[in-house]
Amino acid sequence: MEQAYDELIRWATDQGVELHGIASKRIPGRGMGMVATQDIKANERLLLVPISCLRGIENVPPEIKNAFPKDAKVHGILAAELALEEKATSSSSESSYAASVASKKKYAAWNAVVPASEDISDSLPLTWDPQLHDYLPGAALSLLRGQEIKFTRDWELFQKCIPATKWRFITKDDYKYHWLLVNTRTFYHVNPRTAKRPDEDHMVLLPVADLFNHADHGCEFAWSGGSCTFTANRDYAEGEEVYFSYGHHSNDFLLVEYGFVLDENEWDAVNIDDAVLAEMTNEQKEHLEANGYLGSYILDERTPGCYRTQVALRLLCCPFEQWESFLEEGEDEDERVQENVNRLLQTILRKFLEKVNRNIKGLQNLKVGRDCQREMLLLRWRQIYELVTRTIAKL
Ligand SMILES: C[S@@+](CC[C@H](N)C(=O)[O-])C[C@H]1O[C@@H](n2cnc3c(N)ncnc32)[C@H](O)[C@@H]1O
Repeated sequence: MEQAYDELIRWATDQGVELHGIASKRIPGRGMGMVATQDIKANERLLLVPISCLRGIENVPPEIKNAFPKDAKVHGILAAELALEEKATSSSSESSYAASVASKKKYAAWNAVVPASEDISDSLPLTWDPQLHDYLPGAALSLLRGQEIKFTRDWELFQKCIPATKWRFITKDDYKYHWLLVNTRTFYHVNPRTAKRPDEDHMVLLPVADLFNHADHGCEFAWSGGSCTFTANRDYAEGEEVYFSYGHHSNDFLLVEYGFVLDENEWDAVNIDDAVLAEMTNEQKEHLEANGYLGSYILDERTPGCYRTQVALRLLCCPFEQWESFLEEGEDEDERVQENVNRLLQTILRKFLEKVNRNIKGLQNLKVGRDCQREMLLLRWRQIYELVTRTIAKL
């Protein structure tokens, strides 16, 4: 397998990719990653990838791209290309798609190193037994529901646009695997020809750059002229893993979109909507909705109860007129209100911890899904337990 990576780097170097002081390396629990092969100083350039290497909508073979309507999602089309390309190279299909796609050997070295379908299905909740979805934290579950809608939309369009004779060898699971490969490996890129497309369509695959694993802080990334460059955000010692940050994402987001959670994550957050809204009457919820404060109640390490939570809980702690004045002024008329809000939040969080414990116990007794999937969920709930407990102590 390591040979395939050497082949990728040889191919990439021929395409003009430059690696300075980093190399790909297998990292336990994280697949491949990028590691410093020498001491690196902050601001040193680590990787340059010319635009000619990227795989975006403009490089999709016309026989695939033109089969889709103009407003089809780039995500779905790239997944179609990867799925058709894999079938073309792995089967003796005689379809014209297969033949023409197989002739596009340009990305063969990249195709050889992407994670196997078992790696994707072990880690990404979209592929898990639906009974495990009941154990996802609320924020992760709503992200997953959104992902399911997008995936179904793209899969249905694929079946409609690529005639049956061409796709009969591609199952829903094959397509899902390629769709998730695109989901976990794309970067954001706009050019004047793609600028009019909606934001979510500015996805491109970037061979070699997609070997960087994520951390909450990582090297800097910029497009300029005809290439993209990655620059060290700090000093690295030889042998250290060099990360790229995929964004300021919570662990619930990382779990659903990328299939992992971080131990240390400055951007981690827990959504406590269900716990807060369980305390409200319908009338109180209507007031919150009318004022734009229904839901998105977040706990993180910086704020023991975000501003939205503060607004919602004041509805339970003070007379309505006083609540309206807090909305207008952003501060309490009576300073004792904050103490009442803190006490109420502690009570709500203690009840929330009971739910967290029920999920942990339920997962410990569950036999559904694979061990690694249940362990990932257990890890996430334990992180939530810790964060909520720290918040209670701060209040
Ligand atoms: C862009 S790829 C990075 C390269 C990938 N590790 C590989 O083997 O090809 C993103 C995927 O890498 C893995 N990954 C990235 N950062 C990670 C981290 N900090 N911990 C665990 N897995 C990580 C996840 O499977 C994620 O979906």
